[in-house]
Amino acid sequence: MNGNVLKPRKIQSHKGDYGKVLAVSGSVGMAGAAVMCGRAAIRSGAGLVRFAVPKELFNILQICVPEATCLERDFENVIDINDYEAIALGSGLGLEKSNIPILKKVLNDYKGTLVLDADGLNCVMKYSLYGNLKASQADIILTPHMGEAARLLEVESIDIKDREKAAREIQEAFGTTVVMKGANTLVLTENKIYVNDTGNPGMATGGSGDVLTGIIASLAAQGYSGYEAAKIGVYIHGLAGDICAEEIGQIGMTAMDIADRVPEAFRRLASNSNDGRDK
Ligand SMILES: NC(=O)C1=CN([C@@H]2O[C@H](COP(=O)(O)OP(=O)(O)OC[C@H]3O[C@@H](n4cnc5c(N)ncnc54)[C@H](O)[C@@H]3O)[C@@H](O)[C@H]2O)[C@@H](O)CC1
Ligand SMILES: Nc1ncnc2c1ncn2[C@@H]1O[C@H](COP(=O)(O)OP(=O)(O)O)[C@@H](O)[C@H]1O
Ligand SMILES: [Mg+2]
Repeated sequence: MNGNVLKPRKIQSHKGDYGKVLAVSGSVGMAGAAVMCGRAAIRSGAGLVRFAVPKELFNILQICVPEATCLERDFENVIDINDYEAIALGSGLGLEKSNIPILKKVLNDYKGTLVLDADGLNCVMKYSLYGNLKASQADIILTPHMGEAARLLEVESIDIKDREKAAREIQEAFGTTVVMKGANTLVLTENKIYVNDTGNPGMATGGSGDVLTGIIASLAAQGYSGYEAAKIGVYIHGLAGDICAEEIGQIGMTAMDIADRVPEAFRRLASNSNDGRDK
C-alpha cells in the first residue's frame, strides 16, 4: 500500500476536523472489548471517541481509556447517533434481547459510516434484523471472522477454500462492504476486492478484532469512505501486529500491544519506506 492513501493532517486544524467515533461496544463482563475498540480508535487519529455503554462500565472505561468520554447507551434521551461521523457497533455487546432496539435504532436512523462487528453481526441474525440491515442508509462495513461469516450465511461452517466466495455472498446479500478476517484478510465491495498482506498468527488473540473495528471506525470518522477505511484499516492493523512481532514476538502479543503500535504503523505507511511494501 502506498503512503499517499493517507490524508495529511493540516497545520491549521483542531479535534473537530478529525471526526467523532461512537463506540457502542462492551457489556458487563466484556468491558475489555470496548477498551480495545476505543483505544484503537484514539490511536488511529479520530478527534474524539465516546463510548455508549451501560453505566456499570463508566469507571473501568474512564480508567482504561481516559481520553474517551462515556454516555449511557440511551439513543432516545441521551445520545443523538447522527452527531457521530462513525459508529463502531457490536464488539463485546452480548446477545441479550435488550440489544434489539439499539440495533434497530442504528440500522433504521443512522446515516454515517457503521462498522458492524461480533455480537452486532450475531444479533442481526439471532433477531432477524437483516431487513433493517439491507434497508439501512448508512455506509456499512461488516467485519466477520469465519465463524461469524458462517452465521451470516446460515451455514454450519465455511471451508477455507470457499472463503472468497462466502465473502462475496455476504457482500451481495447485504449490499455492504465486507471484511472477511483471518490470514490475508479480504475486503470486498461491489466489483472490488482487496487482499491484505500484513499481519501474522500472533494476532490470533482475544480482542484483536475489536482493535480492528476501532481502527476502521476511526478512519471513517476522519472522512475516508467505508471501503477505503476498511482497506487502510486492515493494512494498518496487520502492520501494527507485524511491529509487535518484531518487538515482542508472535507468541504473547496482546490486543492492547497491537493497538499501541498503530501510530507507528501509520508512520511507516506515511513514510512508505520502512514497511518494505510498495503496492
Ligand atoms: N476482552 C473482551 O471483552 C473480549 C470480548 N470479545 C467479544 O466476545 C464476544 C464473542 O466473540 P468470540 O469471537 O469470542 O466468540 P464467537 O462466538 O464468535 O466464537 C466462538 C466460536 O466461533 C467460531 N470461530 C471463532 N473464530 C473463528 C474463526 N476465525 N474461524 C472459524 N470459526 C471461528 C469457533 O467455533 C468458536 O468456538 C464478541 O462480542 C466479542 O467482541 C472478544 O472480542 C474477545 C475479547
Ligand atoms: N493467522 C492470522 N494471520 C493474520 N491475522 C490474523 C490471524 N489470525 C487472526 N488474525 C487477525 O486477528 C483478528 C481477530 O479478530 P476476531 O476473530 O474478531 O478476534 P476477537 O473477537 O477476539 O477480537 C482479525 O483481524 C484477524 O484478521
Ligand atoms: Mg471478534
